[in-house]
Amino acid sequence: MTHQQLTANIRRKKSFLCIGLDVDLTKIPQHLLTTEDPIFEFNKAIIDATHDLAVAYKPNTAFYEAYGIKGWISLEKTIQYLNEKHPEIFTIADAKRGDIGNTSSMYAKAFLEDLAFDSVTVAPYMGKDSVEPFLAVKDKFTILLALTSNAGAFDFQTQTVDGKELYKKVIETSKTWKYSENLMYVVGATKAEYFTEIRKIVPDSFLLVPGVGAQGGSLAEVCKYGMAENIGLLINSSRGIIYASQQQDFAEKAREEALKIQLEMQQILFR
Ligand SMILES: O=C(O)c1cc(=O)[nH]c(=O)n1[C@@H]1O[C@H](COP(=O)(O)O)[C@@H](O)[C@H]1O
Repeated sequence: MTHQQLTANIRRKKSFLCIGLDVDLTKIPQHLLTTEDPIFEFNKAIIDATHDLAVAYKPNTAFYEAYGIKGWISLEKTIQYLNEKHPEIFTIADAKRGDIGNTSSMYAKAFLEDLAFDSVTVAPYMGKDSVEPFLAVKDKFTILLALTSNAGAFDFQTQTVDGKELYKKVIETSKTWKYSENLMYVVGATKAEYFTEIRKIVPDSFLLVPGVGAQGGSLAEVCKYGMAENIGLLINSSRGIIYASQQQDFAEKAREEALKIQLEMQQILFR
């Protein structure tokens, strides 16, 4: 998928919502636990109920790896289901990888080629040679952690190094890497006031913005400071949507939550 196609999907669906599939077996409805693959059944129901309201889905791989081989199979079935039923939907493997070059190449193969996600989240800390193997995969995106939504972001990311905040250095430096056109960046919704500065460095890169919903970030504030000509935003909510109800009506309630966000997005897009 290209940037242009992603923006076209956003305009068509009047939504830049990304739904996070962070499935915790202790939080899903009891009746699903007796099925052969409760995680996949849960995801399938959520996707079926919300796919017209979202342009992207983001399974966080921790929630699958935690359940061993069974979890990995559920992840595989989920991405296959999305790719077969909704090929226009942008998929993100939220794996936050990054290692020495030859190891990163294997992570890139795992998530972008074998599992066939459109993108993967990557930590920038090990630098250029740890990220370029992801960037080298054609027609895929690498979503680099720039300024994260958690409190610990202030430990390193906002610290000044040689007169500049580290998150700005990360974004600026990453622009010099080979195939940097395949980059997107993670910026937390809880840090809305930073978007103006970030847009000065990357005026039209896509930003994956987690932190609305359960973490309390404001959609309106993020859009005010972070929206670009091409929209350039994918706003993620995981728990706020998928655990709206833990009863039989969970998919219906998830749709209601997704719809609230989509309607707010529609208003912002057409005001
Ligand atoms: O890379 C991410 O997606 C991410 C980066 C970040 O800075 N903060 C953050 O919350 N996330 C992820 O986004 C999702 C947020 O989930 P909720 O807080 O339940 O909406 C989780 O999968 C987090 O791992």
